[in-house]
Amino acid sequence: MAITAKSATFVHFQHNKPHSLFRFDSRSSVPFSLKSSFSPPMATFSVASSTLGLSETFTKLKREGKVAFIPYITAGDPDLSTTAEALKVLDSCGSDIIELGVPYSDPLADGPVIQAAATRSLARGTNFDSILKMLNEVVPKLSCPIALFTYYNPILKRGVEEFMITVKEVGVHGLVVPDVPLEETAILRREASKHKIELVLLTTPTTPRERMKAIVEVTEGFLYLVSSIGVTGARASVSAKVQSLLQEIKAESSKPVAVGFGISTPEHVKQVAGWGADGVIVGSAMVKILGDAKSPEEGLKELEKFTKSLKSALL
Ligand SMILES: O=P(O)(O)OC[C@@H](O)[C@@H](O)c1c[nH]c2ccccc12
Repeated sequence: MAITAKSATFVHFQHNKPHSLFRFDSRSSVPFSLKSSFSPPMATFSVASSTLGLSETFTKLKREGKVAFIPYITAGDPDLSTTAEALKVLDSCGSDIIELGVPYSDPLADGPVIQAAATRSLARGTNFDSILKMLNEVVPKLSCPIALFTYYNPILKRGVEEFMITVKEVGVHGLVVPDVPLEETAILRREASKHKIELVLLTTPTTPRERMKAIVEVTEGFLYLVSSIGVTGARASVSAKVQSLLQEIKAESSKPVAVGFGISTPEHVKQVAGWGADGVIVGSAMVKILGDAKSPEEGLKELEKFTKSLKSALL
């Protein structure tokens, strides 16, 4: 595999310095051909979706005393038609929000499972336009909102305003950009709010309190609390520090907080919900199922079973 975990060496978060959430070692050795390609828009798309947005979804769930179940999958792995079916499966199994990852050639906040998924997807020729085309067809069939997940560079390459207009047109509600430094979110936030896209920001276990407060202040939709430092990937357990972090954040803001990183079993889901999270995010464990399956059909069947097992931990 072109990228190794070694090349994604995160260092702990830069305290009080204008840095991305993660500082990356840029020695990734991705062959140029796998660089994600963002070509100019090929087609215009229909109207946005009629589902609730991210914050509306959390408001509704809070009224019902429920916690949001938020899966993540990588678009185009194993292929976009399977992604379209997977979105429908995740939606029908009771997902409250779905994070859809735009494959990128330098996913340095990702562990080997999601890195491999991005590499496979890019190798199949997935690009931003083909993802948009798929979403344009699928979003109207979903009852839960989509939060697009992308690194900062693809947005910059496309142009921030153009990016926001296009994702809104296909009915995307939210956007998660893990490597945008807080100091550089102004333009993203301006364009996102102009086009009614909820820009979700992230904090981590080592984000200084003042910085956490500033991030919570401006995040839209929800706050993404990264449960542990390092890269994405299923872990044997979820750090107990999450409980106190949730309390700290909730002392500062009433905005919903969803927790991600490492969550991969019904026990993890129940535990994080029990600690007071408003949402639970599961990515690598979902991506692994689709990536390991012998066929798309088998992957979708396993995904349905796994999703139901995690969702049942919240009922
Ligand atoms: O894969 P995990 O450990 O279940 O964590 C969720 C994560 O996959 C998803 O939210 C995500 C995918 N890529 C990321 C990069 C940074 C932060 C979060 C993410």
